[in-house]
Amino acid sequence: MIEAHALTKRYGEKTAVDTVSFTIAPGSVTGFLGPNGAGKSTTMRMIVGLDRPSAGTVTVNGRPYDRHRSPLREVGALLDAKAVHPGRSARSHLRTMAATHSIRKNRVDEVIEMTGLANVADKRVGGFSLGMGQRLGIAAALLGDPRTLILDEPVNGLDPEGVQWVRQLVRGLAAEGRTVFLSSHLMSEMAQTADQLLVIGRGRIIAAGPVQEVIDSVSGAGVRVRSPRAAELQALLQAEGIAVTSPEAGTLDLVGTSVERVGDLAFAHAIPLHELSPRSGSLEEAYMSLTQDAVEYRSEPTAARPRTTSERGQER
Ligand SMILES: Nc1ncnc2c1ncn2[C@@H]1O[C@H](COP(=O)(O)OP(=O)(O)OP(=O)(O)O)[C@@H](O)[C@H]1O
Repeated sequence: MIEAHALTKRYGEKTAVDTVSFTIAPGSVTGFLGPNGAGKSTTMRMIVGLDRPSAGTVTVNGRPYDRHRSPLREVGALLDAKAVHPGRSARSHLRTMAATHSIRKNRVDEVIEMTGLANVADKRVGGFSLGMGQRLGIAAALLGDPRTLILDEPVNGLDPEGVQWVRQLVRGLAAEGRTVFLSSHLMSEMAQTADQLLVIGRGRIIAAGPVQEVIDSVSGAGVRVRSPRAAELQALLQAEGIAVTSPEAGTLDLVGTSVERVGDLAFAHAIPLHELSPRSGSLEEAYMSLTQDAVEYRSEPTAARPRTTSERGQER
């Protein structure tokens, strides 16, 4: 369990994290989303005592991180996978960590196995690929068999198999009743991995809750309908005040209505339907909409063809 109350971090004039309050519950995976510079890493660093809050508090399993007698057993964190001496082997790095935290030696072999590092455990960390470094960071986070895990971009640099492995790992850890808090910029991955979301923009929480609720709160429950008389149906729906977009000829996407209402309306006017289905927006669509005013580092639009609603819908 992680609990933040009015947590704030200022760097000079800049308020990186601005009076945020949240609870990250055990037994589920909570995804931490936000544009570059939104305050995710700063929040995570404050949770594990690497940054001191300018105001407010944050506790892990009921206490500030540094008040735990054995913090590695309470919280495992992956914050900067590169923060390992390059001349060391993975095994010696983990053994040193274990020794300084009174963790039994054979736990090192367990986490090496768990993270798929057995073949490279005795090689210099300096020669590790980004993905191997990430695995070592995750191994270190798991070393104390902690009740709470904080993982900043754990899938960064991993190949598709590695991404899937992280997903299964964190889902398994949450199923054991642990608290898992992770950030990622990969929306499709987050949609598959997280149960709960915390979305931050310019240092403030802009959405929190179960993944589907966050998506529905933005996009509203939608309906997709296909008809050979789509234009006629579109006019009828719009006359009823229903928002309609047409991703392609013959297909309509509706917001703020139900399949029952659309079906009844079509029936009343004897309009044939070839499809009538509920449609949920994607996490990516919801995220873009939620954070559109909170992006600090915006890229110039490219000349690429904009994706259609149906292409975006397939991503979730
Ligand atoms: N040590 C520091 N000194 C000054 N400003 C900082 C420091 N650390 C972070 N910041 C600023 O605080 C803000 C939040 O940064 P943070 O790294 O927490 O964002 P983030 O959400 O993790 O971003 P990203 O997705 O790019 O990793 C940014 O504007 C950043 O420039």
